[in-house]
Amino acid sequence: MKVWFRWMDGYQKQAADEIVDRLHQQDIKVHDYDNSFSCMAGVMFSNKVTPKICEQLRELSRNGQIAVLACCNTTIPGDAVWQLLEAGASDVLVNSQDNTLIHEIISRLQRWGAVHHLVNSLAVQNVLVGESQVLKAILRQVVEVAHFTDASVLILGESGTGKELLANLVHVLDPRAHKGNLVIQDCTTIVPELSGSEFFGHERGAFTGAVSSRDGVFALANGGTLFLDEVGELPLTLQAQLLRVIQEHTFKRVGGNAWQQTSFRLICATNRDLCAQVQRGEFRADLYYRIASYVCHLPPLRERPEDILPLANHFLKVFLPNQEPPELDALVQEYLLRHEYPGNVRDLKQVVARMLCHYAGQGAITVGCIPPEDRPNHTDYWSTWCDGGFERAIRVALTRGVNLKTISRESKNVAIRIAVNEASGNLQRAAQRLGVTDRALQMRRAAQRQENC
Ligand SMILES: Nc1ncnc2c1ncn2[C@@H]1O[C@H](COP(=O)(O)OP(=O)(O)OP(=O)(O)O)[C@@H](O)[C@H]1O
Repeated sequence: MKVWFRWMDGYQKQAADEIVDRLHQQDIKVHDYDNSFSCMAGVMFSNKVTPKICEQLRELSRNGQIAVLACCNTTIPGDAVWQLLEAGASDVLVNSQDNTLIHEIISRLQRWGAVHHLVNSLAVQNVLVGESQVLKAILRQVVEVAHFTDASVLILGESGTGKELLANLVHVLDPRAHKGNLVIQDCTTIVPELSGSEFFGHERGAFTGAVSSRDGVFALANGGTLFLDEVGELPLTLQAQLLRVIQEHTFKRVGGNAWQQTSFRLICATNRDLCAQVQRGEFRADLYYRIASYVCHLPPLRERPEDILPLANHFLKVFLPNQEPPELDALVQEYLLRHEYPGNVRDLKQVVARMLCHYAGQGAITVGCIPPEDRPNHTDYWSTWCDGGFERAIRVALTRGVNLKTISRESKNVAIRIAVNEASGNLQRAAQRLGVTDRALQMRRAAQRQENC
C-alpha cells in the first residue's frame, strides 16, 4: 500500500521517522505529499485548521479516491474537527499520545486499504456500476459495513435505483465461513392468511391444507442473509410478530411448540419514507430501530447524471456478451444525458435495450436507433444547454445580490471542478475538454486556491 505524509506548520515532527519505519514494517510505503491521486490514502499532520488545509482536503477528497487522516498533537476546538471532516478528511485524531498514535494510524490505513481493494474488485466494479462521487461514497461505506460487521442494513431509494442489487452485494461481501443462502422475501406479495407460515414455517396439520411441515424464510435464511424487499408494505400486525425473531433470533413454527434458533444477517429495502411512516404510526418505531443499524440511501439517477453513460456502456456489454460493445455516438450520449428516467436505472436499461433492437450491427449506436416513442418532441431540445435549472440558479444569485463578476467566476469554477473530476485529476485532459491551455487551467486553479485562503 502507498500513502503520503504531509507535515504542516506547527506540528512537532520528532516522532516522524519512527512512524515511517513502523509503517514500512507493515508493508505501507510512505511518500512525500502527492496530489496526483496515485496514493489511495494520506496523512496530514497539522496543529492548525486553516482555509488552505481545508481547500487541499476538499480537492483531494473530491472524487473520493484518497482517504485522508488528519492528526493534530494539540487540542483544537471542536468546531475545527467538524470543519476538517466537512472538507473531506476521513478521520481526525486529536492529541493522541506518541505511543498510541502509530497504532491508530496503522489500523486506519489498513482498514481503508482493505475497503479500497474490495471496492475496486471485479465483484463490485462489474456489478454496481457508477462514476458519481455519491455512488462511490455509498459503495465504500456499504462495502465496509458488509465485510467488517454483521449489522442489519436498511436500503432506501426510489424504484429502480439498485436496492436489490446492493442487497446482493452485501450478501456476497459478507465474509462468514460456510455462509448460507440469500433468501429474498417480497413483502408486497404476502397473503395475510399465509403470512405466519411464509415467515415462520408450519407443522403438519397446523391448518387446513397443511399436509406436510414446511420451513419459513427465517429458517431458510439460517446461516445466510434474509432480504425483506418493500419492507414498508408490512402490515402492522405482522410487524409485531416479526419483532421477536429479528431481535432474539428465535421463533416457533405455526402449530408448533418448540422454539427454534436461527442466525441471519437482515437486509431490508423500501421506496417509502419509513421515518414518515413511523411518525404516522404506520411502521413500528421499535422494528425500525432493529432493522436500521446501518441506513443507506441510494439517490435517484437524476441526482447522479455522471452515472448515466457508464451505466449505458455497462448495459451494452451485458446485452452483447459475445462481441466488443459498440460505442455511443456523441448525439446519442447527449440524448441519454438529457433523457428523464422516472424508473431510474431500470428505465435506462430498457432504453438501451430498445436502442439495440434497431442497431444494424456495425459502427457506433446512432440517433436512428432511438425508437420514435423515445425521441424528444420539443424543438428547442438540442439548441440550448442553459435550461431551466441554470436560469433558476442565476435568478437565485441575483436575488441574493451576487454580482456578475462573482456569477461568472463561480460558473468557471464549477466547470473546472467538473472537468477535472471527470478526467480523474488529469489536468491535460481537463484542459482539452474545457478548450483552454494546460497553463491557463493551472493558473485558474492557483487563483482559485488564493481566493479560498
Ligand atoms: N449501479 C448499477 N449498476 C448496474 N446495474 C444497475 C445499477 N443500479 C440498478 N441496476 C439495474 O437496474 C435494474 C433495477 O435494479 P434493482 O432491481 O436493484 O432496483 P430496486 O431499487 O430494487 O427496484 P424496485 O424498488 O423497483 O424493486 C436491475 O436490472 C439492476 O441490475
